[in-house]
Amino acid sequence: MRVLEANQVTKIYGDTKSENSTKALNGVDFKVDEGEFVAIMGPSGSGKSTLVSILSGITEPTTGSVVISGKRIDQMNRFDMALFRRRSLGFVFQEFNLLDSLTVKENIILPMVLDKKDSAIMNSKAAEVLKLFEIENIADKYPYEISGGQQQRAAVCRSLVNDPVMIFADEPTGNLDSKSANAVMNCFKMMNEEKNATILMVTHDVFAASFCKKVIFIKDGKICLEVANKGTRKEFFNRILDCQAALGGENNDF
Ligand SMILES: Nc1ncnc2c1ncn2[C@@H]1O[C@H](COP(=O)(O)OP(=O)(O)OP(=O)(O)O)[C@@H](O)[C@H]1O
Repeated sequence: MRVLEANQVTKIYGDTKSENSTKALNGVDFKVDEGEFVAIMGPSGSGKSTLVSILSGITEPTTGSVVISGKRIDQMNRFDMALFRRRSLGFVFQEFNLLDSLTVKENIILPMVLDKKDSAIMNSKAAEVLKLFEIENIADKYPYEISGGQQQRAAVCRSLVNDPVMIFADEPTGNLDSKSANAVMNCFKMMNEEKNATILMVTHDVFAASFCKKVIFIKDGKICLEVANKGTRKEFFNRILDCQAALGGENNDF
């Protein structure tokens, strides 16, 4: 089933008629089906963040359309968009974005609290995701009492708790050491395999991308290559490195 479809998306920052404007996206077509786990990679300034920001309804495209679950999100007003994002989408950011005044469990159930869900449902859902990601032992701790990797696993739990149609992750391993990055990426993998979660992730990190089922490369605001994960993770890791080298030249800044 198709979850997201974007057609001919362009984004121009600044006055479209001015010479100083920047064309960040140049006619991008993009599709994501249910259960996909996709990474977007590309050199710095290639348009990755702009693309994900448009696909997740944070930024409006200059032209083009974005449909998620059959709804034209680029035509929604601010209020409907905010509600749609809270109810239907999950987000994981590089900086974790947990509230320091709430415990891990309270942070995880926050999207459900905002939606005024029944407390029995919130408790059972929290218990389910805490168990799935093996972080029950830190449920009552505050973010400043746990490691960055544990904070990010809590943020991943939070992104899943409202059963979103799609989860967007922006450099989720950017602030983590390799051991924590491994634990966090295994959480994403588990979420994809066991919960059939549909995940779209932007990353510079080849290691993180190698956990995905597919990597899409973007360059100069256009999608230029797509590679599927068909073998072992190690083989896919090497394939991604080869693609980067082929696309980016000797100093590709991936
Ligand atoms: N708010 C903005 N105003 C003006 N130009 C912008 C804005 N945001 C991004 N750009 C420009 O649009 C282009 C694409 O930027 P974008 O941040 O999407 O790239 P990126 O691939 O995510 O880069 P990075 O990997 O460095 O984060 C760049 O030339 C950037 O300078």
